Amino acid sequence: MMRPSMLRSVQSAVSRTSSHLTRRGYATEPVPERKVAILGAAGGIGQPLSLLMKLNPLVSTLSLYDIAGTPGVAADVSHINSRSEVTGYAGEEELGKALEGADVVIIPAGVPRKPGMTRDDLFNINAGIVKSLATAISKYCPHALVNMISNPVNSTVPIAAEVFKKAGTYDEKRLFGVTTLDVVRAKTFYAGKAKVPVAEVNVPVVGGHAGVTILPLFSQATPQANLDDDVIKALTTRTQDGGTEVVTAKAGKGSATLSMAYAGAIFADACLKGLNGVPDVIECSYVQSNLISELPFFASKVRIGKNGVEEILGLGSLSDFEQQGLENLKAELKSSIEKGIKFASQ
Ligand SMILES: NC(=O)C1=CN([C@@H]2O[C@H](COP(=O)(O)OP(=O)(O)OC[C@H]3O[C@@H](n4cnc5c(N)ncnc54)[C@H](O)[C@@H]3O)[C@@H](O)[C@H]2O)C=CC1
Ligand SMILES: O=C([O-])CC(=O)C(=O)O
Repeated sequence: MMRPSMLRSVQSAVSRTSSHLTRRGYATEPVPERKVAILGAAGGIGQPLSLLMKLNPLVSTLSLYDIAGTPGVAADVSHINSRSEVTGYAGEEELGKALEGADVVIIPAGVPRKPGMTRDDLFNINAGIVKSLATAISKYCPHALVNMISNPVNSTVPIAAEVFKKAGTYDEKRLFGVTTLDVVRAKTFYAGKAKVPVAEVNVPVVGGHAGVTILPLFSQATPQANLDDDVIKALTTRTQDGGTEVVTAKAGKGSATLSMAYAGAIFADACLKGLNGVPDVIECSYVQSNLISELPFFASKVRIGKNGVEEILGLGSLSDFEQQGLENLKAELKSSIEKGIKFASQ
């Protein structure tokens, strides 16, 4: 059995993982009731993400939805002696109940890649899944903060935006593409090369979430290190190909699930903190943005507050290499955005 002291240390490990997280909002202040729904909760990401959200003391109700298998996951996770009440919902007829009253909805529903596929190859299946889930969100919890994990994120976020617009519920501040795994990878890879403690590392990652559209800004990484240009180039490529590295290593058994669950838990925790009024909650996310005029959606640092995105932070100064990377990503990102909008408008 997990002793209370051990549970506390797992919880504090979750809370320590992001630099803005402090002890505020945990023990010393009244913690508001918050319902978090996970759609795709029985999947490879969904299960460990359900576990991590069960460990998050900011959650009072944890709603686990999937087309099948969620009663078992919910029964299992519900035995953990942490704050939230857990309920599993299976099948479309239970989706409304799963979503009603949700403050944050996390979506890791849909198929993952196999070796040789791009994220865009998932579009044909996942676009329809995201469209139907977004339709239900607009009906049952239109004010929730939506954390989109399902790939291709560059297109699924625009799809959800279009669905919400059609339903008359769109609030651009409440829709987030989860790109936290790119930041997690960039931090890990940078710490290894720069020989600095990984817990102290910060690296913004901007653009989108596929191949060259993932643009880590190592020139802004802290703690600073004087890495050679070829090392920066290799770090950039490894971050851009991080998903493929895992897909290849899993050899047909899916893509990143455990590191993604960790990243998804960090991002959802940031949303809960923002909703609860914790100041200076800043994460990178793919959101509706006017930073780059021809790209209506773009990932950058955003400040998250009581209404969702409170501020989109500027890109800061880019190295020549990063400036070139920014130019190189525009065409692909633009076409992925347009593909999503076109699909949802039909
Ligand atoms: N944003 C990111 O950084 C990352 C995104 N992903 C993406 O996350 C998605 C999920 O990946 P995995 O968990 O590995 O896949 P998985 O196949 O293990 O799990 C997906 C789950 O979604 C469920 N599902 C399918 N249709 C559904 C529907 N209509 N409603 C609710 N649930 C439904 C399935 O039953 C399954 O349990 C994939 O699209 C993958 O590409 C994966 C890693 C990182
Ligand atoms: O690569 C994939 O297909 C899954 C993903 O988005 C990632 O791991 O970054």
